[in-house]
Amino acid sequence: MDIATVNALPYEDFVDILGNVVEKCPIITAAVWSGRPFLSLAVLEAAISEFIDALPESGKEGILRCHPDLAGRDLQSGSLTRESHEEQAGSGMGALNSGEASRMARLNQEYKERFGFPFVICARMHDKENILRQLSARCQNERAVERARGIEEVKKICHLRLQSLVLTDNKL
Ligand SMILES: NC(=O)NC1=NC(=O)NC1=O
Repeated sequence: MDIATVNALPYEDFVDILGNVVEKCPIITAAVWSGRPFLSLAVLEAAISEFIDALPESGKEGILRCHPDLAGRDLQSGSLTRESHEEQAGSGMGALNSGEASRMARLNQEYKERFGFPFVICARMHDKENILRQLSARCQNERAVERARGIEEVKKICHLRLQSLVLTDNKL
């Protein structure tokens, strides 16, 4: 689908197709629809980023809380969204040995208890070793640092999800 097609979508289809570019936060997509026509995919992506940046801290933490844990209960129960399942499987989260799985669960819990929102990372950019390393290291950060870092990761996930939905080689 190219950006001209995106711009022509009624909001129902716009949200149906692009509503999960930020995990389980279709309100973001529904809100930015008002900004069409988007001159390019990059402009649409910037509109999403600006909407997120304008949220209060509670709104940013809310976005993070909509993300399933890596190798967590949603993966175990098969209830991940299609996008999240692909991302988690691609980074080896579905193929952890028992030691890795229990370390992941322990560190995720430690992170959530410290910050009140989950550890979020763009899984498609990391392998399982690096994810564990980042989770362990980021547990030591301050809350404000991790809120900002988590949102940065959400934007990377959003960028990759948009790339897989909308052609980027043409501009209006
Ligand atoms: N907690 C997370 O980081 N979750 C995820 N990262 C991804 O890239 N996909 C997810 O589901």
